[in-house]
Amino acid sequence: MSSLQEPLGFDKLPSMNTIERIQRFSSGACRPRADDRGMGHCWIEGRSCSSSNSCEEDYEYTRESFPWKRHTRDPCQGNRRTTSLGSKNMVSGSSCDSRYFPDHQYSSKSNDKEIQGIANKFLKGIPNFVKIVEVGPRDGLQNEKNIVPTDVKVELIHRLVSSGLPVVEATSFVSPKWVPQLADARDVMEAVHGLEGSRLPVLTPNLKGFEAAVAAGAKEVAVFASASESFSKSNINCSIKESLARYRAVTHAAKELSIPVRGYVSCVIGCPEEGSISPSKVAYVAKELHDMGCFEISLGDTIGVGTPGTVVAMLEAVMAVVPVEKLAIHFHDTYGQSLPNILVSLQMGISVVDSSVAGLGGCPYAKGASGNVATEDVVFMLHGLGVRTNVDLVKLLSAGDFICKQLGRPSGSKTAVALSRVTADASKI
Ligand SMILES: CC(C)(COP(=O)([O-])OP(=O)([O-])OC[C@H]1O[C@@H](n2cnc3c(N)ncnc32)[C@H](O)[C@@H]1OP(=O)([O-])[O-])[C@@H](O)C(=O)NCCC(=O)NCCSC(=O)C[C@@](C)(O)CC(=O)[O-]
Repeated sequence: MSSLQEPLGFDKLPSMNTIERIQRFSSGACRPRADDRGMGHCWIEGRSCSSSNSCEEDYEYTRESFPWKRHTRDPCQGNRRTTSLGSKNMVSGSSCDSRYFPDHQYSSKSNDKEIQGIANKFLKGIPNFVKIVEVGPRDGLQNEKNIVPTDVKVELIHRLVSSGLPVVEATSFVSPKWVPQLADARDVMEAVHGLEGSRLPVLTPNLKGFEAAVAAGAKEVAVFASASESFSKSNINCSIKESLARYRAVTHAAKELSIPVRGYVSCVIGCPEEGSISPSKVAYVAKELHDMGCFEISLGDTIGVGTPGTVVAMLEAVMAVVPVEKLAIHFHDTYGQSLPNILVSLQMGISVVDSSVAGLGGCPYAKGASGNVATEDVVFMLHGLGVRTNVDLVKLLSAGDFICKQLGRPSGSKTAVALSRVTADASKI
């Protein structure tokens, strides 16, 4: 097994506290380090921070962007050393390094270019900044059987906001007969609407819900249509056409009050009753929502059956009728496909990703669907790619830990589980 294939076991990790560990393995990956500044150029095409409004600090794609490659065993030296990809101070001069790229010598400048070429090929198009829309308090909790106390929901929202998430979907103003868990929408909204730092949209299925949301202090709402007739019926008790008429009334009323409306399309890949959904149906509903004034359209793989293959086809169809900068993606992780689906969506130019802390969630009207992709896992991947999110992973983990303890279940986030094991392991050292 080469050192690149060799997993970095917990037993090999140096002792460090959780924060140091997280900074080393994830969020720190985004920060330029003093000794990396000499690079002088951003070698991922299209990633120059100076040309991007969304990048607040200079960022260069450095070895820190590949945290798992930082420590490799050097067969020549017989001990661990640090390698650096793409940096001028890259380890050089050893023919042993050719193991990384068997056909070439590692020491020459041409190898620098070669690595740049590889990175350009695979990471081209990925944005500098991704807006994460946290849906845990709404999508995450709506399917919980036991009623979560209102103060727990409020505390969760506080914690998520303080982690730096730019958007935290707070609750739904839907019929309490349909979703009893969110019957306290008004109380939740009244408790959090003054919170600063994040936008706090709420779901509204009709004018009644919209008016109640505004009365409770909501400053942003979301409407939710479906690309599947059957799911529309079972989820909101009307046809797609009827739902679009309702949402036109909501967007019209919202416009009068200057309230932004987000639009969801659910079942963008498959429906629990109809099976595969054609990309053209998704494109149709997305365009309708866009045309009625929704500022952003979130494409929901409600039952999590999408793979990069089907996601690309669906996005191509939607991107032909709605500008890519207006699109968001929303994956449930039923088949464990969310992260590759997100990656391929980013490569296609999407820069808004929905996710749920601790992977909570599931739709009451989509049997068998699991929770959304975990926010912690999305943040870990994005920071590993050098994509900024503004999210403090330590605080996010703490929010996930809080809600999992309240619900009495383990986290659905692999990152949270892995880092908690590492921490427990480190404490024994
Ligand atoms: C749309 C309705 C209301 C139609 O439900 P309905 O039964 O057809 O509505 P209705 O107009 O006949 O009214 C029935 C009762 O509900 C009340 N009602 C009516 N509207 C409201 C309201 N806004 N808030 C509170 N109460 C309301 C209304 O006042 C009446 O009360 P009653 O007279 O019997 O006492 C119902 O089907 C509903 O609430 N559905 C929501 C279901 C839901 O929230 N599903 C989960 C959403 S997740 C999702 O869609 C996917 C997404 C977004 O996450 C993306 C993805 O994952 O892919």
